[in-house]
Amino acid sequence: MRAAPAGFRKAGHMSQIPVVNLSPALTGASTGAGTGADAGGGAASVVAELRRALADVGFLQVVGHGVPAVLVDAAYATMDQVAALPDDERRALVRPRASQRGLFERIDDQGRVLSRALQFITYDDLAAAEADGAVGGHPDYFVPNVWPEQLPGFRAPWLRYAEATRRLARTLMSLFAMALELPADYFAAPFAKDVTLFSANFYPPQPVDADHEDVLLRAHADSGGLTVLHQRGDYEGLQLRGLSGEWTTVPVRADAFVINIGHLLSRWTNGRYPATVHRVVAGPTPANQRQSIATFFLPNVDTVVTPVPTMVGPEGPRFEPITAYDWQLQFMEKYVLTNTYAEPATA
Ligand SMILES: O=C(O)CCC(=O)C(=O)O
Ligand SMILES: [Fe+2]
Repeated sequence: MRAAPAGFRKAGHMSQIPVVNLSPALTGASTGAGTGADAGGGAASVVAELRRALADVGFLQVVGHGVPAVLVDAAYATMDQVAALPDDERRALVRPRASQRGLFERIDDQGRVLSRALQFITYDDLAAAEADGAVGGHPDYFVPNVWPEQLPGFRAPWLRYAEATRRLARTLMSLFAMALELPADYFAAPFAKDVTLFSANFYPPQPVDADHEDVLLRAHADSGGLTVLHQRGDYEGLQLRGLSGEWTTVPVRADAFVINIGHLLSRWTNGRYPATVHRVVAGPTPANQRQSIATFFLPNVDTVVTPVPTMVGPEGPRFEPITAYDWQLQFMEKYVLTNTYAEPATA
């Protein structure tokens, strides 16, 4: 057994993460309105549960979310194909600097790979973004995706997964809008041309070594609107930090997505909903493994994020307006390109 990382054994019990069943709020028929959420009686109780979970914890798990398990399984199956590629072919997928496209390895100071992430965004390249009217004056944002072209079955399952989790994210944003006492479609326009980032995360087995880093992904908060995360593995590696500094473990549930809010939605709420800090730790034995898939739901690049009127009290707005583009550049510079994923500063 490896030595327990600081805080690992002390991590709190799983029951602290709220689980919300979305099914009462989902109606297939209402998706034509662009929100997927039914503002009627079914939604009201779900909205109340979400409001509590977001304001108190900033993290929750959702079940009854409508994303078919076969889409999730198919996405994981492609990750096994990437893991099986010869080293030189895998290296060819390594991302161009200053982008989150292709393969990204987090390596410790002894050269060990702590995690590998294969990343892509909604738009394959600038032409695709232009064709959809998503560019908004920022053509440099649309660095082309890097797909493993030698794996012909790779892309299609990802496109289906991406579509399904973006739809879920839109539904959640409309429920969050209701929780914030805003019209259900308040966030529809800012996310109409979302530049959502997808990240397939692999955490390879780690040797037992007293000097070895047990934190595989350092404490951070996510950048965007909200994150839809699926986890798979034989131990509970995702931990979030509560307001008093204690670490809580998030249970691995095949039927659930973990939902947490990012910096931008936190700014939109004037800080009322926290962008909760979280990290990933190694398992207690070297044989432990995990994978996860993150959908970072990011608004249109030219969206100006300003605290919503219902959340600004007498103290006034706590954040300056910022475009999603400028925020994302700052986030990349500070936390992503350094490879450290260091802890974000507050406000
Ligand atoms: O692997 C996980 O469970 C979480 C990953 C994560 O926090 C991230 O990619 O931002
Ligand atoms: Fe994260």
